[in-house]
Amino acid sequence: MDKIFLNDLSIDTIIGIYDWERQTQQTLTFDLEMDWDIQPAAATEDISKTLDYGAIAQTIVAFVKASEYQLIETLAEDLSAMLLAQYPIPKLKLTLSKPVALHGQNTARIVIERPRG
Ligand SMILES: Nc1nc2c(c(=O)[nH]1)N=C([C@H](O)[C@@H](O)CO)CN2
Repeated sequence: MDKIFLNDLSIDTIIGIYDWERQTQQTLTFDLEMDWDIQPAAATEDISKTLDYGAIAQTIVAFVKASEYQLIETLAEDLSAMLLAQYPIPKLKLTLSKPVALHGQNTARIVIERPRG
């Protein structure tokens, strides 16, 4: 199966379990990998025959900016479900990265793969 990627999408939002995190936006970064057969679009140059990564990016930005989750797990799960509901993506892999200060500057990251239905 071919893949369409949307990488390094950074979005400021409220996220986290601590009091200070409920007051201050943090920057999350998203990487999305979507299964898709690109041949019909490649043969016709018809955007309607493919996944419009620009439209998908706008959908992700709007969803994440409006969200106020505590756990990155919940955000990743709900975001994946919303994308599968709005777009005919057969299967997606979502990577969500959050900067954290544990021992110096670190990055917490989760990766989920979800098929349609
Ligand atoms: N598995 C998780 N562990 C933690 C989370 C999380 O969302 N999932 N969140 C926090 C805090 O919000 C932390 O990111 C603050 O820096 C701690 N552990």
